[in-house]
Amino acid sequence: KNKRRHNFMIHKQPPSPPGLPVIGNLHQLGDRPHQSLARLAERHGPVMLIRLGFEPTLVLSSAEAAKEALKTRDVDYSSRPTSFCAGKLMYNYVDLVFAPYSEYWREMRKICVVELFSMKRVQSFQPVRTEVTHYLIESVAASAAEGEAVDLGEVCFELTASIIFKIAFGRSLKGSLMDGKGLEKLLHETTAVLGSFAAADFFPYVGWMVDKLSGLHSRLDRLFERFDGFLEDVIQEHLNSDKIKDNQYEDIVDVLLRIHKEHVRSGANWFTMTNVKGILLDIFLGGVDTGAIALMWALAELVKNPEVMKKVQDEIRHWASGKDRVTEEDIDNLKYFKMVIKETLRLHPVGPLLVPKKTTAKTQMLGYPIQEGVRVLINAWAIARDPKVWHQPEKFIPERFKDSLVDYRGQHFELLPFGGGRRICPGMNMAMATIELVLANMLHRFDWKLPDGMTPEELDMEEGGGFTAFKKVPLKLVPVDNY
Ligand code: HEM
Repeated sequence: KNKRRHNFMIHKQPPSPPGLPVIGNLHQLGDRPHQSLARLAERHGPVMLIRLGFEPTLVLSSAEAAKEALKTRDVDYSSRPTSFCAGKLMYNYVDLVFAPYSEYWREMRKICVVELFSMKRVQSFQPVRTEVTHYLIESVAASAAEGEAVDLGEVCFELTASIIFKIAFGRSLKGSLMDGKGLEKLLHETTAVLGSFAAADFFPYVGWMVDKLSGLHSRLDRLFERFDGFLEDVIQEHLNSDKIKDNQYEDIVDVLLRIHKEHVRSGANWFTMTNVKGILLDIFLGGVDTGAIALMWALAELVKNPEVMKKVQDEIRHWASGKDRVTEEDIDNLKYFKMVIKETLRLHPVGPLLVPKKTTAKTQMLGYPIQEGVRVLINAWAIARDPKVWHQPEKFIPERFKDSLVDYRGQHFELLPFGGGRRICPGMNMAMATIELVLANMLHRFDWKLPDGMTPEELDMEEGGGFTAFKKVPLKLVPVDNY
């Protein structure tokens, strides 16, 4: 009997919410697809097969389903769907984020993991993180002296952008070709384009025409030219520079150019300047906004939950008492602070649907048969709020991680802010080093008040939509200097 039931499951399709002719379920996504898909999953279950235009798409919304995709059958779920926008911006998928699963991706990933994102490399950038954080603290202190509110979106963006510029391009953000507001607008436009649903991806033949008419092609051309021009300039500057650098670390362009040279010398010619640019663009697009968004959510949740704010500030001020700054060494002692960050990433995974995946072979998902070449979305946002796994999932309670082994490093499938499996975010350690140092210092030095008599209950926590779930209403707070 059991065998018959098993066979029945093997041949049955996953549940599919009814859609419309041609567009399928596209119209049901709305402007925050992770939330709409979570609602659909409540009705249709943790494994759904939807249709986005002509593209069958598997949506996974439980830890058990995520585990099957990211661990049990990891290889089968490791490719990326083609994306018209990513193909155009990423030099036809020669980067790491959007490269299809292949020998090529494996080689690129090895270079990135060993050379760019290793613990040793992350540590070599410590002076940059420290210097930029000091600068930020002083600029917030100036606002505190005036009693002014600061726009934390702007502050956090400038901070993460300054760090990435220094470590990746060896340049200061200020006075660079791309500066301040212009850069913020450019990066937001690009993530919006990458997160949008280009018609060409979902409607064969006519889609291309629709995108052309809608102006998407010219928008992409414009974005491509700006990024490519910038990267060309940075690379040329590094190639022409014969000055002995005053900084002790190799920046990421230095490392990539060195690898390129080694490849050419050994006769391997696949690692070209275009690959160098592809990786740099991944770091540019993946490394700036993500950290800033996470920092902003952490501060917003802390202001909304004053008792948590007090507890975490007491901890930081206890361990760093008598010091004017929190150092990276101090952070190891901050147990509750680390729980606060985990809880922030649980409620606010920056990429709520991770990066779309694609099946590489005919496979299965919790007993359902799945075709090769199916697009796969893992709803990390919904999984991290699943009431079957999390007690009072909508509440910000860092204590839930006390005596718990659950963390965000891809081994616990109920908490996946950095994804998991072989395509897990390789920039995780780099990102965490920045987030921890900056947040600890902001909480150590300042108390944070809401402006104009606003109460914590009135703080708007709505999310914006697209590739990243950012805080829609900018967070403005008044810093009070505790120095
Ligand atoms: C809070 C900060 C960050 C978050 C939440 C985040 C999240 C993610 C997620 C969810 C993925 C997709 C994983 C999957 O498909 O399973 C990813 C991939 C990636 N991330 Fe991050 N990321 C962050 C910061 C960074 C930084 C700082 C860098 C680089 C300096 C970076 C570089 C990348 C790259 C290159 C990939 C593609 C990996 C591949 O496809 O092989 N990320 N990230």
